Amino acid sequence: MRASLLQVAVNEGESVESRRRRVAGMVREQAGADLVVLPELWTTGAFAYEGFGREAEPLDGPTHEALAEAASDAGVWLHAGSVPERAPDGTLYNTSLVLSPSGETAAVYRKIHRFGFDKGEAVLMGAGDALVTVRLPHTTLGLATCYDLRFPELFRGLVDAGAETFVVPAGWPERRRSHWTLLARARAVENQAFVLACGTAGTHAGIPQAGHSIVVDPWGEVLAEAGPGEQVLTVDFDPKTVAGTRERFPALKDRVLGLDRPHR
Ligand SMILES: O=C(O)CCC(=O)C(=O)O
Repeated sequence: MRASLLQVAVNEGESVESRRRRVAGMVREQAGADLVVLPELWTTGAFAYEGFGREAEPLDGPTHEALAEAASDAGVWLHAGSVPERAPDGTLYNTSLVLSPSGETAAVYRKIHRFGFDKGEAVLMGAGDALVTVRLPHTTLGLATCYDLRFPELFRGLVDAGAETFVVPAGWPERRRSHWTLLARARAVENQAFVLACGTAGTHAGIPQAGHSIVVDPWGEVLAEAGPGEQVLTVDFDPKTVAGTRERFPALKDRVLGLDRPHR
C-alpha cells in the first residue's frame, strides 16, 4: 500500500482560498497512491484562532467540494485533514473527512480532545464524542487528530473497533517536536499498528510548526520522516504486518480491561 502525507506549509501570507487551490493541486499529483493524508486545520492554521469562526464551513463546504473533485481526479482515498466545521446548530468542530476515490464522503471524525486548556480550540470548538474507523481495501483506518495523540485510551478504543492503521493529522508546534515523535512511536508499539502522522510546516499566529510528519510500523520502527518544510512524504508499507506482529508478539491479548476506571 502506498501512502502520501502532504506536509502543507501554513503561513499567513497565503489566503485560505489560494491554499485550498494549491492543496487540491498537490492531491491531484498523487495519482498512483492508495491513500493521501492532509494535516489538521490546514485552511486556517491550528493556532490561528481568529480564523476558526470566519472560515468555518459546513461538511459540504468549499474545502469538501475542492477535495472531493481532487480525490476523484487522482483516484485516491483521501484523508482530507481537518477544517473548522460549522454544524447546523452553529457549534464549531475540528472535523476530519475521509473521501473515497470517487469523491464520496466515507467518514467524518470530530476531534475528541480539544487543545488549548483555557483558550483557543478548547473554548471555541465543541468536542466530538464518537470513535471513527474506516474500512479501506487494504486496511482499516482509525482516526485521531493532533492532541488526541496524548490519550492512549482513544487508540485502544480504535483497536477494539478494528483499526490497523492510525491516521493522525496535526498542527504540532516545533517546541514540542520530541513529544510528537515519541508519542507517534508509542501509539504504534503499544497497539501494534501503523501510525501515519501528518503535520504542517510554516509559521502561523507566531507558532513555528514542527513538520517532521512520520510513518511508524507496528514494531515502532520509523519507516519515513519528513524534514521541517513543506514536503510530500511517500511510503510503501504492507498492512498485513499488523496481523503478523499481533500474532507473533500477542501482548494485546494480555490486556486487563477496566483499569482506567476508578477503584471501588
Ligand atoms: O499536544 C500538543 O503538544 C500539541 C497539540 C496541538 O497543537 C493541537 O491539538 O492542535
